[in-house]
Amino acid sequence: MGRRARNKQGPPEPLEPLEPRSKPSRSSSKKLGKRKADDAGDFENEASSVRPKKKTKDASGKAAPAKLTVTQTKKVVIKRKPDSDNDSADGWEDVDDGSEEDDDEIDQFTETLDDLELEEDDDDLDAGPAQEFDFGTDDEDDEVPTLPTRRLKSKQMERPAKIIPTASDASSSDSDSDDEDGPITGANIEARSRAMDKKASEQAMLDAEELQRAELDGEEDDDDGLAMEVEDEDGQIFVLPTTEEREEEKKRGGPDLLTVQRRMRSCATILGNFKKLGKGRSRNEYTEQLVADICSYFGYNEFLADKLFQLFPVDEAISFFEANEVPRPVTIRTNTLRTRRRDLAQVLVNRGVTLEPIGKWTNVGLQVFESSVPIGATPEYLAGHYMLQAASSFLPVIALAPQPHERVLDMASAPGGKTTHIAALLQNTGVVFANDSNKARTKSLAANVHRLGCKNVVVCSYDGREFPKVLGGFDRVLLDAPCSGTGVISKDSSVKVNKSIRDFTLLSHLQKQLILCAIDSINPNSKTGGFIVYSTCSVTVDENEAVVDYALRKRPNVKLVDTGIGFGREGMTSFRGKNFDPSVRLTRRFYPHVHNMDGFYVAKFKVGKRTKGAAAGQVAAADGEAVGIETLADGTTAEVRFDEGEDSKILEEAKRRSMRAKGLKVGPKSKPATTS
Ligand SMILES: C[S@@+](CC[C@H](N)C(=O)[O-])C[C@H]1O[C@@H](n2cnc3c(N)ncnc32)[C@H](O)[C@@H]1O
Repeated sequence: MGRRARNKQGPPEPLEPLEPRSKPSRSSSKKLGKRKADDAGDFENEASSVRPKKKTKDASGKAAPAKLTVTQTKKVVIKRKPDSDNDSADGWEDVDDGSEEDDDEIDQFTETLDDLELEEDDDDLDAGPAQEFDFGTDDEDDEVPTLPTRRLKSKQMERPAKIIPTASDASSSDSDSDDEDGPITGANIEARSRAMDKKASEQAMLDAEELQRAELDGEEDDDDGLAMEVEDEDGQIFVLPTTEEREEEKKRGGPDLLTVQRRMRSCATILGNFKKLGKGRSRNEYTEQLVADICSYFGYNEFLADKLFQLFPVDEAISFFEANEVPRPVTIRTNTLRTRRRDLAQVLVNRGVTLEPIGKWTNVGLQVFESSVPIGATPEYLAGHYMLQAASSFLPVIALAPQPHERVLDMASAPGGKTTHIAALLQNTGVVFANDSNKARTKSLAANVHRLGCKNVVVCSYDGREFPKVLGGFDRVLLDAPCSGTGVISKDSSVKVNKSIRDFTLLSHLQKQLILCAIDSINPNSKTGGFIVYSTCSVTVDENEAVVDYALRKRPNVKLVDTGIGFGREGMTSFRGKNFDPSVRLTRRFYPHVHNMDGFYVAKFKVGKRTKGAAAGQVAAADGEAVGIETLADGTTAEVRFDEGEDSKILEEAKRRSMRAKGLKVGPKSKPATTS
């Protein structure tokens, strides 16, 4: 921290997973050689491009909040420890659990989905180069001295792992040191990438050793009763304001930005090493202050800031909030029904577009660095040679891996980024039912289907919860679920303030209903498939792992399988006192601050034959039907039933809305059934 935003922006980061912050990133440390039109021919095998050096303002012309680097800038004074602190060492367990309800209690749900703002993943990104803030250089006057020998780092903090996107990265060792100081070219980029990966892993080992040493030192310090205090930039010992002082501060119109910055840094440093630095005040008090400051600094409502904060160790949480202030790179997906990536790249390079392949994990993606033409209006775009599509949007389709001639359902598909990708992987064979409950949105879906030349797509508009009653027997189902959009805050900052606890309750309920319907729409006897992929562009656990875990419990005939994506963080198997099925670790999380792509979640299930009580061919989601046996916490067993009875109010409301959307007359609401 200590760096002011200068409102100047550098080039976008590459979509290779990001380096941990203390290491030079591949993109920032290396300048790639300029790509010439005539060498685009070998595009599939080599990558070279210019990263634009131009510094521009962001779209709004406003400065993003300055970068907070919490691990390196605190001055620490060693002092005799006055009192032993009451709080335990770092750990999620200490954070107040608040009033979060148990999501499994889907039965008690009473609200409607009427006014819920869902994240509608538009895929149509703004054209033009992506931009990123440069947070200044070391000569800033508010820089504070670096901690000389020891990192103030929470034990919770797991370094964002260096992710190796393909096996070839890990296995081949040829010419790793190839041409290390020369320019990166298409010919040497793979070797250079491997060399950098090797360096990164060596660095990670050194860091781990250093951390271990620091922890050992810490234990020794404990023995001699020493405690540390955190000093402010001006040499003042940081003291957490009292509730009264905070109230006073609020009355005066809130603290200035610099005070908030400094306080965030101090609180994060203390929380990162609470045992030594948390003096006299509880962990909760520091957390409360930090979350309040995150709200005012980054502009979140308190509920969401707290919810997102809980997902990460303290200093990683700040990296996440910072990453949400930076636009993600502009990416396009080659439509292989119309062209090849190398041909598309060549044509676009000829038009003045600077681009390179996204990464080894996709053979159809291109990252656009700079363009002298609007990327959403080139003749190639209009002719359907590519889709403007966020890199994270490729992931669920990669996981789905549809095979030619299959019958696929895309349950929530508008505007069709993933549908058209599926159609291309099917090579225009088989059939994709592209469904979306929002009829208006199916127009852009149909337009994209036509533009991209997909001949195997049927567009329909049902509430996803009507499947498989309307149609079933699919080889694969993609449920790219409606969600809160906490992974795409950099695209839609309104999420920061317009989400409440009610939204998350409604959404996770809807997601749980949809996932059961998606599972029940699969033909368990499919010879080639029998898979469903569940994805969201949200990072919250209640929209992701909790939904997947619910599906595992309610549908004993499904199991999680590897997504096949090859990178991404493991799904969480426990969170704030809730334990999920251990297989949930097979699911994958993607983060803006780690992978430089939108926050995203992907889970893949294999659907087996239905158990007794939910025989094949039956509509497994019928009201009150037993679909399996569940072991309860007390060891007893109970029949698992679909909760349609409980959900009738929601289903009725959804049907009424869908009728209204179709221009049909809607009768009066039915009265709730009375119990005698
Ligand atoms: C994340 S977006 C889908 C993006 C799309 N898969 C793509 O790649 O372009 C979620 C979609 O779910 C739709 N939706 C919301 N509720 C639904 C429901 N009950 N059934 C089916 N679709 C629904 C929304 O209209 C929205 O288009």
